[in-house]
Amino acid sequence: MTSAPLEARGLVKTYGDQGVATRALAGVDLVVAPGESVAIMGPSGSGKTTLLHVLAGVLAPTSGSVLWRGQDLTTLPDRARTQLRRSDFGFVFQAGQLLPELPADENAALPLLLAGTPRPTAIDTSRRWLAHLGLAGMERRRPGELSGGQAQRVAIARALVGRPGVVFADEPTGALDRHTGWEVMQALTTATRAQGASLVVVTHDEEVAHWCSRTVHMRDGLIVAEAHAQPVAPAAGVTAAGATASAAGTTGPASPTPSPTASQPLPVALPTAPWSGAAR
Ligand SMILES: Nc1ncnc2c1ncn2[C@@H]1O[C@H](COP(=O)(O)OP(=O)(O)OP(=O)(O)O)[C@@H](O)[C@H]1O
Repeated sequence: MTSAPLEARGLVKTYGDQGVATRALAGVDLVVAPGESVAIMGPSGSGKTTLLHVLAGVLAPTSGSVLWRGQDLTTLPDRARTQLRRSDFGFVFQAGQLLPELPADENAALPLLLAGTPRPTAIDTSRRWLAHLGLAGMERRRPGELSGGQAQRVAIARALVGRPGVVFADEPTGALDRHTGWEVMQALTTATRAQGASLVVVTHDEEVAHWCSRTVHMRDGLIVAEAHAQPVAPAAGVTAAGATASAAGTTGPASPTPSPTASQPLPVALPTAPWSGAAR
């Protein structure tokens, strides 16, 4: 559980040199509260992925700061920043992020193994996450033997297995159909929230953004608008799937989005939450 915000101040990022420079971020301020989920939207080229990478310490800004748990990521030495990224952040990308030669349980266990967790503990924790995300029985399948949605759930397990304070996701449903994308966002937001982690999602898709508590809109390297979701009671206008989710201890999208899974069972409904045990 995290108790401090992720705070970006005055972020500027310029790619290239003076001759052919592109200003991807033109002075971005953003505070992500503990446990908050934020969608970053905007036209192509507006700076969304650059912002995500700078917030996550993957990319250094040209100027500005990113404060996390009392440290400024932008001034940390490379090694310390890599360490902090591994211990405090989780990542979910569009696709192709799993190692093709490793089975699901080893893929999802990687952050723990890299952190030095004994292998049996790491694999056990990973398997509990996979089961929680609806993948019981698929632990030994390699990514090529999983559907796109199943592979994304392995990626979600891998992002959360180390109990991060923030999960960063870049177009996590971009390679999926609408139905599967809905299931993946439900799994991602529910599991992240249950762990008390914050979530930052880059997306072009309004339906994906609806799962988040806040949406910020970017244009030309700046945040130009933002909107907070209105929590809705699962009643008329909200789908049967949303009501089922509430009954199972999860919630539907933060605002009422028609669900393609209205008559489907929840993909995530297993009783034992992996975050209740020691992950490392
Ligand atoms: N490595 C790079 N070198 C040079 N320019 C870059 C680089 N990465 C991004 N840019 C430029 O920076 C700007 C912002 O790119 P970014 O990828 O952050 O936008 P985006 O909003 O995520 O776009 P998209 O929705 O198309 O993924 C764009 O003009 C892009 O061409």
